[in-house]
Amino acid sequence: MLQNKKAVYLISGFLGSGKTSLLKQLIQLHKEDHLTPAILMNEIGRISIDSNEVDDDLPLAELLDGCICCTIQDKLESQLQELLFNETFDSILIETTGAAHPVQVIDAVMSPLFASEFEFKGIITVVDALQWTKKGEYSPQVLQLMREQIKHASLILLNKTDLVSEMNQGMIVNELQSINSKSKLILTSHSKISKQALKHMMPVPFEQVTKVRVKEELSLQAMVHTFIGKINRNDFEDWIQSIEGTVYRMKGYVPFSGEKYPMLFHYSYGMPVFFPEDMTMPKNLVIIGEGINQPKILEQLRNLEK
Ligand SMILES: Nc1nc2c(ncn2[C@@H]2O[C@H](COP(=O)(O)OP(=O)(O)OP(=O)(O)O)[C@@H](O)[C@H]2O)c(=O)[nH]1
Repeated sequence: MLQNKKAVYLISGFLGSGKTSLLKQLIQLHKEDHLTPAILMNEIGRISIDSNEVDDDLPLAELLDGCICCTIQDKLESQLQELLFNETFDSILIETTGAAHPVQVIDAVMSPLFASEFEFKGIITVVDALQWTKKGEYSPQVLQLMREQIKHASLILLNKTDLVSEMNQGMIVNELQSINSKSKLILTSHSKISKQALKHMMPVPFEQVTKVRVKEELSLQAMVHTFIGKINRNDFEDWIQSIEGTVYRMKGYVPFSGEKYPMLFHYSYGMPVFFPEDMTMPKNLVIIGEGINQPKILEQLRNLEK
């Protein structure tokens, strides 16, 4: 079950920064290694993508009419599931619209339905160097989104370096590193990266404890727990209240005593919600948060199963 996990790369970055250019590069790098990537594109208002950009022979799913965010997370989940059922591929390259918040996309990718199928490699954020020099013209909301995209990256591409002076490049690098000092940062033109650059994105095991980024001190964490035994619902609800740190999101299927099938469980903004299921679902619970003690949470959940 552990082998043949599909690597998932998420391409983020503001509108026009060079994400599609990067997607093409990544496809090329995969092909050189005789690997088949599946492509998941999410475009606002684009009916279909140029066939030159993604070859016809690659598995492709498109999410049109909106951005990958809370409103269409379910759709993204079903697209991923469809790809898994119907296509043969080695990895998934997800290009989000420039208006997507990366955490919400991770949230959809970290579905308990396929937690054991994927290895989330991380977010590659493309920053348009010229755009960055003019960032004073953007609204605070757009600036905030750009900062979020940079903050959560495992790899940052400072792209379009051909359009700004070396002095400006140096200044931008400093600014980006002050937002995210842990990520590897490379300067690119037309999003050209090497295989080597990808290797700096540390693989993230997805079956037990998953971190969206690698080091302990990095803020955003995601983990998966797989239930073996049944648990008491009151105990579980008490446990939710007791979790240390900030939990942004939990979702999964929880096997409660007295219930025939695991219940669908969603938690966001402090609100737990349960939905009965009428069939057996994978008993995975995904937790995404900041400053959470993952080994402790796993131990607590395991104890609840006794
Ligand atoms: N001069 C220059 N142009 C670039 C570079 N990278 C991309 N471009 C151009 O910038 C435009 C946008 O590039 P894309 O790769 O489509 O960017 P994107 O982020 O996918 O764009 P959206 O899908 O609209 O968000 C295209 O016309 C590219 O040819 C670069 O490094 N230098």
